[in-house]
Amino acid sequence: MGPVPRPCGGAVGAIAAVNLEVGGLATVTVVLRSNYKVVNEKGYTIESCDHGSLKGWKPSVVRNTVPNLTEENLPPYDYVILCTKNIPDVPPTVVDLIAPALPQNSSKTTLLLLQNGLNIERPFLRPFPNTPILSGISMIGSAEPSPGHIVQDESDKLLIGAFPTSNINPAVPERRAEELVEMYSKGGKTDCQYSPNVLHDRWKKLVFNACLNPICAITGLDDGRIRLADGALDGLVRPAMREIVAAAKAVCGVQLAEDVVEATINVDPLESYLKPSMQQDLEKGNFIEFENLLGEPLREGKDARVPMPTLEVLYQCAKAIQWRIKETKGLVEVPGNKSV
Ligand SMILES: NC(=O)C1=CN([C@@H]2O[C@H](COP(=O)(O)OP(=O)(O)OC[C@H]3O[C@@H](n4cnc5c(N)ncnc54)[C@H](OP(=O)(O)O)[C@@H]3O)[C@@H](O)[C@H]2O)C=CC1
Ligand SMILES: CC(C)(CO)C(=O)C(=O)O
Repeated sequence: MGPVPRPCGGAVGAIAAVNLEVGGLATVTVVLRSNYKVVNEKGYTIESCDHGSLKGWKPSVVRNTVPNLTEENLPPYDYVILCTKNIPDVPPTVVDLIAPALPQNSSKTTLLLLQNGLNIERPFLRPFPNTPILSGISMIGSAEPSPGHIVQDESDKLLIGAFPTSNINPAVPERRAEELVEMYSKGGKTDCQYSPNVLHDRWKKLVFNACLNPICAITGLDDGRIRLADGALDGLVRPAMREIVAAAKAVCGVQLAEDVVEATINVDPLESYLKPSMQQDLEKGNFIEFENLLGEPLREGKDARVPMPTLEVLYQCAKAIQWRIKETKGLVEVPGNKSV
C-alpha cells in the first residue's frame, strides 16, 4: 500500500484527492463534513478541465470525522494534507481540528498546508515541533457549487516545497516534498512541481490574494470588472499590490519580478470575470480568510516599517465585514438591537 494522504474534500481537496489516486502511488482518506452524506453514498460529481467528467468518483476512504490515531489505534499517516479554509479568528483553529490525526513527537507524518496566506505554518510549530511541514501554493480555479459537485475550471498548478522549521533537518521536508510531487504528478493530469523557495512563491501569490481578494470582496466586482471600474486600478489595486511588493523585500528579502503588479492584474483573461475566493465566500455568507491573506502580510510589513496605507484600510474593512458575518451567525452579541 502506498502512502496515505488525507485531504479535506472541498473544492481544492477533492481535486487533490483525484490527482493522488489516479497516479496509483497513494491511497487517500478524505475527511468530509457537509458533503459527507452525498459523497459517501454517491461519490463526487466532478467536472474538471484537467480530468474531464467524473461521475460517482470516490477516494479509497471517506470519513466524516478526523481520524483519532490514539482512540482508534491507527498507524500514523504518511501525509496529512490540510485544505480547509484557514480562518484563525473563528474556532476551532486548524491545529485543534487536525491534531488528533498527527502523531506526537514523531516525524513520521508530513503535513502539507494546501491553503492560501502567510505564516499558516506558525501555529503548528509549538504543538508539533517534530512534524515536517510543507507549503502548497495552488493556482487552481475550483468550486463546489453544491455538496459533492466540484467544478474545476482552471488547471491545477501546484508548487510544493518545505517550510523551514528550526527543529528538523531541512533535508527531511525537502525529500518529502519531492516524494509528494512525484505522487501528485504521477497521473500526468496536472502541473505539480517542487519549489526550493516557497516563501518567494507565497509572497508572489499574496500580490493577488492580499489585494484582489479583499478589493473584489468589498466592492462586489470580480477581477475583470475591477479592471473596468473607473479609477479602481490606479486608486486601489496598484497601490495595494505595490505595498505587498515592498513588504516582501523588507520582511524577508524576497525580490518579486519587476512586472509582478501588471502580470498579476492580467493573470486571468478579463472576460473570465473571475471571482476570487474571498468574494465567493462573502457572497455565500461564509467567513472570509482575511487574517492570513491580508492581516499577516500587513503586520509583517508594518513591523519592517513599510508604509501600507491601502492594505491597512482594506484590512480594517475586511475585519468589520467578518464581524458582520459573525453577527449573522450568532457569534457576537449586539446589545439592545436584535435585527441584522
Ligand atoms: N478554490 C480555489 O480555487 C482555490 C482555493 N485556494 C485555497 O485553498 C484552501 C481551500 O479552499 P477551497 O477548497 O476553495 O475551500 P472549500 O470551502 O471548498 O473547502 C474546504 C473544505 O473543508 C471542509 N471543512 C472545514 N472545516 C472542517 C471541519 N471542521 N471538519 C471537516 N471538514 C471541514 C469544508 O466543509 P464544509 O463544506 O462542511 O464547510 C469544505 O469541504 C483555502 O485556503 C483557499 O484560499 C487556493 C487556490 C485556489
Ligand atoms: C488566485 C486564485 C484566484 C486562484 O488560484 C486564488 O487563490 C483565490 O481565489 O483565492
